[in-house]
Amino acid sequence: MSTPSAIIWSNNQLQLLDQRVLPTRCEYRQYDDPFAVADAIRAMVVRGAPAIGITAAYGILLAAQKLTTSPTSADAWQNALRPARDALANSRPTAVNLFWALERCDQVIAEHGNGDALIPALTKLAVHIHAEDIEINQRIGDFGASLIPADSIVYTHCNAGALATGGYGTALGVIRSAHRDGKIRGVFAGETRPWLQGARLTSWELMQDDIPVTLAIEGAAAHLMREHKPSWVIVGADRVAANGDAANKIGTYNLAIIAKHHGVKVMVAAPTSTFDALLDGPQIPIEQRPADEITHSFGQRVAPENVLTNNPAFDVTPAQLIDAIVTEYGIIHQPDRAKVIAHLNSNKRK
Ligand SMILES: CSC[C@@H](O)[C@@H](O)C(=O)COP(=O)(O)O
Repeated sequence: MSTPSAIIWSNNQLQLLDQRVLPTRCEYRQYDDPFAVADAIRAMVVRGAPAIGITAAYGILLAAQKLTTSPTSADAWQNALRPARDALANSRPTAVNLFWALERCDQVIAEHGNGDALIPALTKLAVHIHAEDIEINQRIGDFGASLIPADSIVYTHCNAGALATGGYGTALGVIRSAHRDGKIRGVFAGETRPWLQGARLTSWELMQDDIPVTLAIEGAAAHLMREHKPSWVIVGADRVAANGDAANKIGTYNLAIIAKHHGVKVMVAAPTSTFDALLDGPQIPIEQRPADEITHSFGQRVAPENVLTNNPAFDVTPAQLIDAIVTEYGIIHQPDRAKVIAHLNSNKRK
């Protein structure tokens, strides 16, 4: 069995697997409205940086399809699509893949907006971004797996799997490839409060592929690293900065510090669409999520009324704590600004 697609495009409609109800229910929701797509991204129906980018490209396509009269110039198209573009851009701020995908749509509009071929061109782009992501993840997976020693236990956080991407996954892509190569003895999946992506999604995904996974609570990480000596912590990223700092699910920074103390290496697996060469780590915008995500659990209040809360969705792990960043083009060992910039410059995407 393999993981169902998070995103399906068929009959000019978008279907998103509702990740909020996994693993107990496997339900797709249909979208033909870009504003509903933006709401779905914010509400975590679809999540994970590459999946958010792919969804945004389909969102712009839906917006173009929905216009009753076709604009006749690129500027007119941009104006007509602006409300939908703004709604998508404002859905979640940290995953840079969202903005990367919207900018690719802008380029297609600039190139094709003067003729009558814009909708086919936007369709081609969105379908291409979607398909390309699977192939990119397989390459990331194989590069990352080359770093994993035989008979390894590895530790992952959140869900950077097929569900978070076009398919195969980034961090889970590395684990899939290493498992295929016979190197994986076991995987620890941290549960990942408050949305429980590790418990609900990662453990489910890995079990479907018969990859031996053990679910653990976040607070067990230091104990488990000392007792089980994983070879690597392997995570994805929402944004990798020019200096090699990486934003990922809240708690990743904790794990990297704990890993350093225990001599466990840290790998960030991310496509180059997740890089932001304009920013350093401290400048990465960190999404604050609503308070009720931590004052309530499974519909029940678990904290006093009016308690002060702080609910950042992501943190930034400094490059000094990262041993390898793995992209579709290869491995950046001991990342720093010079190596990140050189990697991006020598591997510009066509
Ligand atoms: C390949 S997904 C990479 C990251 O987006 C992932 O690790 C992560 O932090 C997802 O957070 P989420 O809040 O579930 O969107």
